[in-house]
Amino acid sequence: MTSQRILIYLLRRDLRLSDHPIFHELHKLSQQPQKPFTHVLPLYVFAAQQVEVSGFLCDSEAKSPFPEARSEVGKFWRCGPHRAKFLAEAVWDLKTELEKLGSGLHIRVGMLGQVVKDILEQVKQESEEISVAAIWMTEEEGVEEKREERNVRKEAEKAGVDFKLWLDEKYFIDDRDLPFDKPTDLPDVFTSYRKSVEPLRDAPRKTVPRPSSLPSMPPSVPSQPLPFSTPDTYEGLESALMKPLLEKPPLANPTSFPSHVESAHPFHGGCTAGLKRIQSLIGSGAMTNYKNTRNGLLGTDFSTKLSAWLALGCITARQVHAQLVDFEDGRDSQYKATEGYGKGENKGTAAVRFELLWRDYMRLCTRKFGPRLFRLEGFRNDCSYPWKTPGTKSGGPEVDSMIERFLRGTTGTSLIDASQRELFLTGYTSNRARQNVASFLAKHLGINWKLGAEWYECMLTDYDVSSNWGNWQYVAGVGNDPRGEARVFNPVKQACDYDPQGEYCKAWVEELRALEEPQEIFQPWKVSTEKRRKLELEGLDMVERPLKKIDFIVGGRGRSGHVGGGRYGGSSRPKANGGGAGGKGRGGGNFSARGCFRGRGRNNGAGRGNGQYGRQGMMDKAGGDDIGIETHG
Ligand SMILES: Cc1cc2nc3c(=O)[nH]c(=O)nc-3n(C[C@H](O)[C@H](O)[C@H](O)COP(=O)(O)OP(=O)(O)OC[C@H]3O[C@@H](n4cnc5c(N)ncnc54)[C@H](O)[C@@H]3O)c2cc1C
Repeated sequence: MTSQRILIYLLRRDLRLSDHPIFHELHKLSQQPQKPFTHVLPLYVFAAQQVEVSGFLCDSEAKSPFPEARSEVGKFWRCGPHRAKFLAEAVWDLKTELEKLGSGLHIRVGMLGQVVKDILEQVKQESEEISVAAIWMTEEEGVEEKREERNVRKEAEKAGVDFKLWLDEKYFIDDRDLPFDKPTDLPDVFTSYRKSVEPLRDAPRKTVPRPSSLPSMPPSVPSQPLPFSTPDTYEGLESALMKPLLEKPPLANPTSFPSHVESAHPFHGGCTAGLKRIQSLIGSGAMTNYKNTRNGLLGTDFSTKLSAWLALGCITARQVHAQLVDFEDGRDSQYKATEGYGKGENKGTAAVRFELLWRDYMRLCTRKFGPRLFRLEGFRNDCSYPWKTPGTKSGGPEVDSMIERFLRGTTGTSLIDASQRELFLTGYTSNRARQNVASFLAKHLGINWKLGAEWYECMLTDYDVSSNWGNWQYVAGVGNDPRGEARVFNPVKQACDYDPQGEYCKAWVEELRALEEPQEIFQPWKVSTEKRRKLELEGLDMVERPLKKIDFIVGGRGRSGHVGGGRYGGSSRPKANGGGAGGKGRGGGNFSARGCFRGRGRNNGAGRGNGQYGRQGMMDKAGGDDIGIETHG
């Protein structure tokens, strides 16, 4: 009989302590007289196919055994600087919280299956007194994620170690309460799904309590094998993740951070900050007002900004729900002074639940459609779109230039440019802006929507595989939008409706600040020659060579009240009208509003087309072999 029986708990996007079924169970087990495990090794792996790990190499001469973690079409980093930092913060926050409970967190880099294999071998070699008794992890959706699960299970089984895959409980409605048995029974229209689970306020399960103590880590933990080493300080971790992204920035010579504007997402990763954010949103009345403000564009509180914490599992949807219920039922006196306290569900809190259900739905679509999430023809299996794809016959220099300007935010459609710059500089842009950007790329420019999804994957702090790819499909017309091709956003009309004074556009596109007329702010190519000269706008691509002159007469009507996008004109199969030469760069690389990752971007070409590896091979998210493809009815 061995004296140490270790449980390895492999953390993924479940980086929290509260409302965590596994930590809850581990606490309960540790209270029993007969303990199945003597020690628990919480393990977090920076997965090499999704996060670039070459910054963890222990000497500068060493070469990473992994291809660069880049996307398939655009060759973008798969995890850009904003999310890398937020992730580092979340991992470190959890490590600190675990240490307070007598546990800890072991950090590694590599492919999950291989890391588990290494640890099993290292433990075996250490002493006969020590054995790994079980490996636990939480299940996720997504082709790569499923492959990881299979690989870990395989290694566990080979070593004769118990393997358990836990349900992912960070969603609004628990999988055990879904009103259908098979993933394929999920309705193809969100509204039908919603109706099948209403009333939403009654739908979530109760949260599970935060553990008050946890079993300790094994006395000796095997170290990360060469050629990598993992840092033992937060600063070391952040710098290892950032190193390759700084050396090859996602855009060469991007625009610099504009003056007098603040990030809408200045938040830190981790369950501590996430839980505080929920409380502050309820206490400030932002949740109560959410329905009226959610289409905003500027500021931290027009929407919840909970997405990044939810994506990494720093918080759960049912924690958000539970705190809302306490507020609505008047059970938490910290919210006593807040409008709506004790008055039941209000329009704002109901709307937050509605959005959280969208998130659930997107995940269930991934479960239903598997690899189709990443296919150009989408859930609808619609092959009719003549997408322009760089590096193919449908591409060419004109398409390359359009893409370059789309990424930089110099298209000449100001709502798009503002959003793209905001995204690049802060890692966030609002839902309203995202819808317009996706529609612009896919429907106005006719460019392969996957390129946009990949860019979002790189740049978003809140990137989530299902929410991102599902929403891109939806807006591109190949996903679960019943209106499909008919839904085209007119970004000029949308700017009039949601940014009537042009404040958002002017905040992020500094060049426009001297303009006053909405018509000119939203369509700078309409500025007269004389004014261009006077305001030094001459030579700017966005003014002189708009990628697309979108029809809309700005009548200064302000918001029309027509919410939700729709047929605002514009063709769904537009011809691009050509891109000019490279934008008038304003220089300076600067990825964050929070003072991190500043400095001039070096033009050493990490942009589109420069990466050597795509999602093919080890990164084949879209490989059809993994999950049975169901027929989309
Ligand atoms: C093209 C495109 C790409 C997107 N990519 C992502 C992504 O990678 N990750 C992500 O979390 N969301 C994504 N969304 C959905 C949505 O834009 C963000 O969830 C939202 O803007 C995040 O800000 P918030 O937390 O303030 O949202 P709120 O408006 O406060 O909404 C509350 C929560 O509901 C969920 N939610 C809201 N809208 C959606 C939606 N349409 N789909 C799924 N969940 C939703 C989010 O978890 C969000 O935090 C995308 C939307 C589009 C149109």
